[in-house]
Amino acid sequence: MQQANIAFIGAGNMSRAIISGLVSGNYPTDAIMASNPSTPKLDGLKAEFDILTTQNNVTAINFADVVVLSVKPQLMAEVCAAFSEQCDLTGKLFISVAAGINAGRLQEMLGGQYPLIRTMPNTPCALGKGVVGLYASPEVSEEQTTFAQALMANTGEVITVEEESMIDGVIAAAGSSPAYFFLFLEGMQKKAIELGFSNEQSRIMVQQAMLGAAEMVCHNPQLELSELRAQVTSKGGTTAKAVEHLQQGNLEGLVGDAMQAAINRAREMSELF
Ligand SMILES: NC(=O)C1=CN([C@@H]2O[C@H](COP(=O)(O)OP(=O)(O)OC[C@H]3O[C@@H](n4cnc5c(N)ncnc54)[C@H](O)[C@@H]3O)[C@@H](O)[C@H]2O)C=CC1
Ligand SMILES: O=C(O)[C@@H]1CCC=N1
Repeated sequence: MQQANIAFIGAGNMSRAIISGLVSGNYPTDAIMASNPSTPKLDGLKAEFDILTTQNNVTAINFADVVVLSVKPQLMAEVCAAFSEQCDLTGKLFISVAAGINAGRLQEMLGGQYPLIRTMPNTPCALGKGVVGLYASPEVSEEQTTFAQALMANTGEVITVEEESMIDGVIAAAGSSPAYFFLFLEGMQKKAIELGFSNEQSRIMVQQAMLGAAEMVCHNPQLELSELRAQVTSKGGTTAKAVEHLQQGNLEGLVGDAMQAAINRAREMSELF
């Protein structure tokens, strides 16, 4: 399956992120097609990555060996019903990126037990710095799983899970989590601006601090995160005061609760859609 034709149904944020990762990983651009009802995103993808585009899902499905389902969860049933009525889906591998729709439900939407892989990527996939959770339904062959793992590895680290329910954990820890960090940075930037720094200066400070912290984590796998924190925290110093404040506000508990809220919502969505 090395040169499989891949169709993306939905050309939004997540498809763009994955396509960007694939193209950076030298996946042939004439083997990638994106489908979307309106043209602006398609035009953008064509201009940026020189991939094939269409406004017709049926054209995309007929082109594809591998179909990436990348529309919003609430639209998935309607979208799958429309193309599955008009296309022969036999022999195709389906990869869903949707949060909160179980593999069995997706197969129901497709109208058959086609091989289906659920993935949970995140937006940093666009830079090859993503995380992708991957779960393969029992219908998926070993070759197809290896293909999907290699495909998604173009976009970042792949975490394969044996239990489908673990995908909800990937949502909480990785799919949704870039937003938690952005929110934290927003708060920091706001305060830096209040302190008199320009928008640009404050952005440089917070982004570089986060990038540096992430690099420290990556380059020191032997050190616990708490040890890296301890290295910044001089006894009786400024960091200690700031960290104490965050701990008094129960930052850790709040983060855990936020992750659980994401998981709970994924479970709710799996009942809704
Ligand atoms: N944005 C994120 O960080 C992540 C999103 N996801 C999942 O990715 C999926 C897509 O989310 P986003 O890309 O963020 O949404 P988005 O709204 O950016 O993209 C969805 C695209 O689907 C298109 N669309 C609507 N109706 C269609 C149809 N009938 N046929 C083909 N395309 C159609 C829309 O025009 C839009 O361009 C969702 O299921 C979401 O759960 C998963 C992980 C992370
Ligand atoms: O917010 C969402 O539902 C999607 C799934 C993970 C990130 N974005």
